[in-house]
Amino acid sequence: MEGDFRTVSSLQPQAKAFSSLGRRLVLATLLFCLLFTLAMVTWRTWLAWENNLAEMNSELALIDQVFQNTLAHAIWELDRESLDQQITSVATAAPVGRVVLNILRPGQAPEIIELNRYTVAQSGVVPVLHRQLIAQPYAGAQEKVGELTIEGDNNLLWERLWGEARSIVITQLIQSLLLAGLVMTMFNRLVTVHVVHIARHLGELAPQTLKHHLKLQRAVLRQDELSLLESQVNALQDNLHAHLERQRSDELALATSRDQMAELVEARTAELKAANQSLETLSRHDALTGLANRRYFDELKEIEFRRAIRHKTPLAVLMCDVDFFKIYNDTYGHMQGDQCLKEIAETLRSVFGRSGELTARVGGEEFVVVLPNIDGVQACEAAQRLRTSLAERELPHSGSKVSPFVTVSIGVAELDPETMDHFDQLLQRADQALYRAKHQGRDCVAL
Ligand SMILES: Nc1nc2c(ncn2[C@@H]2O[C@H](COP(=O)(O)OP(=O)(O)OP(=O)(O)O)[C@@H](O)[C@H]2O)c(=O)[nH]1
Repeated sequence: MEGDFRTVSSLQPQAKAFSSLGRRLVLATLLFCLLFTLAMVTWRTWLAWENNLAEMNSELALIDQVFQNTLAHAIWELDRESLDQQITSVATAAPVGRVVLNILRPGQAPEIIELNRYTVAQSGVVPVLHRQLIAQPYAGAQEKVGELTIEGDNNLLWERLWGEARSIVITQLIQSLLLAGLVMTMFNRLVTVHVVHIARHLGELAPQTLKHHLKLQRAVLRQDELSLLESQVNALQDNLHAHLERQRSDELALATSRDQMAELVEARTAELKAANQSLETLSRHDALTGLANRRYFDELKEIEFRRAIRHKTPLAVLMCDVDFFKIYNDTYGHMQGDQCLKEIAETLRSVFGRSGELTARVGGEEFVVVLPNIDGVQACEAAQRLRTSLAERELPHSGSKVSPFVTVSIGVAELDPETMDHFDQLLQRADQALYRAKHQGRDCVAL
C-alpha cells in the first residue's frame, strides 16, 4: 500500500503533442488583432478618404473665392496678361490638378483655356468645382463673363490617403502586437506558471508526501479560480491521507485479529488433539487401572497371534484372577476393592514392562498378559514372578482362605500352531488352566 500511486504523472500528455495554452492564447489574440486591425484600417482609411475629399473641396473653394472676382474682372477688362497670370496661379496651387476657363464673349465663340498639372489625363473621384464668373462693371450691374472649373489633384489625394493609411496600419499593428504581448505576459505570469507548478506537484505526489500541501507562489488579494483549485487539491490530499491512514490502521487491526485467530485456532487444535488423545486413551484403556481394556485387547491379540504364526515364534498367555475378591469387597468395601485392583495392575505393569508384552483387564477382577517370544515354561516362571511381586506388596486380605494377603491364581497357556488358528483358542486354554489353578487351591500357577 506504501507504493507510489502515480499512474500518469508526466507533465507531457501521453498521446498528443504538447501545446502551451499561453502560445495558443497568443496566436488567437494575434489572429483577432489582425482581423480587428484590418477592419479598423478599412474604416479609418475610409474616414481619411472622406476627410481628404472634404479638405480638398475646402481648398478648392478657397482658391475659387480668392480668384473668382479678379478673374472675372480680368476677363471683363480684356487684361490678357493678368488673366494668364491668375489662371497659372490657380493651376499651380497645391490641391489643383486641372483648371478649365471658359471665356464667354457676346457674339463670339467661347474661348477655353485649360491647364493640366499632368500630361496624362487624371481619372478618379477628385472633387470638381464649377463656378460662373460674374463681372460687376458698375454698382448693381452683373455680367456673366465665363465659367471656371477647378478639379482637385488626384495624385495628391491618393498621396495624402496613402500617408494616412500607412500611419493607421503601423499604429494599429503596434497596438495589436503590444496587446498580444501583454496578454501573453499576463497569462504566463498569472496562469501558465501556476498550472505547470500544480501539474508538477500532482506528478510528485506519493502516499508519504500527501501532507505536503500545494502552495502557489503568488500574492493574491482576492480569491480566484487558481485559489479555488489550490484549496481543492489540498482538500483532496487531506481526504486521501485520512483514507490511507484509516486503511492502514484497519489492515493492522485485521492482521492482529488474524494472528489472534491463528493462535486461537492453534490452541483449540492442541486442545482437540489432547482431547482426542485422551479419548483414544479412554477408549483403549481401563479407566480404573489404566491397563488396556477388553476392546483394545481384542484388537491387539489377533495381531500378536498372527505375528507368532507367521514368524513361527512362541507365544504365551497368562490369565490372572484375584482370589476371594468377593470376600475382599465384602470385608473392605467396594472402594478399597478398586484400590486393590489398582495395586494389582501396578504390579502387573512392573513385572511385564518389556516391549511387546501386553497386560489387559478383561473382566472385573480378571487380567490377561500376552507374552510374545516366550514358551509355556518361561511363562510359568514369569507368572511366579508376578505372584512373588504381589506377595511382596503384602496387601492385607483377612478374608482369604489361602493367605493373609491378596493373591492371584494364574492359568498359563502357550501357542500350539498345529491345533490353534485363533487367539481365543489360546485364551480358552489359559482359562482352563486358571480353572485348574483355582481348583488346585488358588494362589498358584497352572499350565
Ligand atoms: N471392587 C470391585 N469389585 C469388583 C469389580 N469387578 C468385579 N468385582 C467383584 O469381584 C467379585 C468376583 O467374585 P467371584 O467371581 O465370585 O469370585 P471370587 O470371590 O474372587 O472367588 P474366586 O474367584 O473363586 O476366588 C464380585 O463380587 C464382583 O462384584 C470392580 O471393578 N471393583
